[in-house]
Amino acid sequence: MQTPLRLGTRGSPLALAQAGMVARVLEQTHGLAPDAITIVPIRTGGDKVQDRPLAELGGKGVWTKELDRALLAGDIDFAVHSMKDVESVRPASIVIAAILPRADVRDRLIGAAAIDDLPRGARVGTSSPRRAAQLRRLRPDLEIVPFRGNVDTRLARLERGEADATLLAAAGLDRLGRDSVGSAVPIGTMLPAAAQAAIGIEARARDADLLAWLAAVGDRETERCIQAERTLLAKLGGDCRSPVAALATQGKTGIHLRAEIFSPDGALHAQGEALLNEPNEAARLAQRLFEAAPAALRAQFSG
Ligand SMILES: NCc1[nH]cc(CCC(=O)O)c1CC(=O)O
Repeated sequence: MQTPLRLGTRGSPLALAQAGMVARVLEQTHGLAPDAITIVPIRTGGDKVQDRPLAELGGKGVWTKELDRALLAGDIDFAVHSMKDVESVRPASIVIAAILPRADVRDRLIGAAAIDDLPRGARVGTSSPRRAAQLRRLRPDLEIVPFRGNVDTRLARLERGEADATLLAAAGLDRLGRDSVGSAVPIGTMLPAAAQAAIGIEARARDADLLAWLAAVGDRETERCIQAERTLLAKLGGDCRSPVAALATQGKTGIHLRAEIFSPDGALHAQGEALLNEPNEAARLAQRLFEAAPAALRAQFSG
């Protein structure tokens, strides 16, 4: 591969930490010199506007559009993403070349040892429709406070007393060296977002040699599980802002996929699980959930 290769990433501390992880594993895997990969931070719509709900930023791609544009313009050679922020349907000209081994998929509660320990009426800061719905279902007494911003911003807002607690992905906290911050919420209590804790590398579909070179750092089991979760989300017509939770885990007899669909007020409208031979079979579970969900929810998904 001709170096230096330009790695595109968002500029948040977490995104830069993840970009560094990818650069290091590529250098180690391919025996590259430390300066073989240049990290190129690119501000996205979601970075530019931190004080309004993402829904107000309009369409999808608030975390990817500018990176896609740089990739297709040839300004970068590949892009690193948190896969849970990547829309479930991507342009045909861009493909996922590799996904690194998945980290801890759980959410972590900061501000109390467990959700049950939160005082009655406690304020919990989150702008994630999934987390908000799950919290409302578990504890209808809680007050959900919109809490946008990157990880450090949200921790600072909690410090300032803008909420009593918040939820953050364990994977993000750990990658920022905050391994001891917060208490992990059991999967049985809160199923994570589709593709949570997975770092993906995307490149141009036409760059076959680079795609093969990048694929060397992919983890096959993670890739199959993320593909199953993204297939489910795509079939539902959902994205990172949908109140949908999903987790696929590879077992001996296949991929075990679990999914839950909420309404914003916390009602659990549909839940289900399936054992898949291949990731794309996740579409069948999505269809089952879709059919089980009340008409009101059908309006929410284009599935
Ligand atoms: N845009 C939010 C976002 N995107 C990816 C992560 C965490 C890292 C991951 O899930 O891989 C986070 C922070 C959070 O949810 O706490």
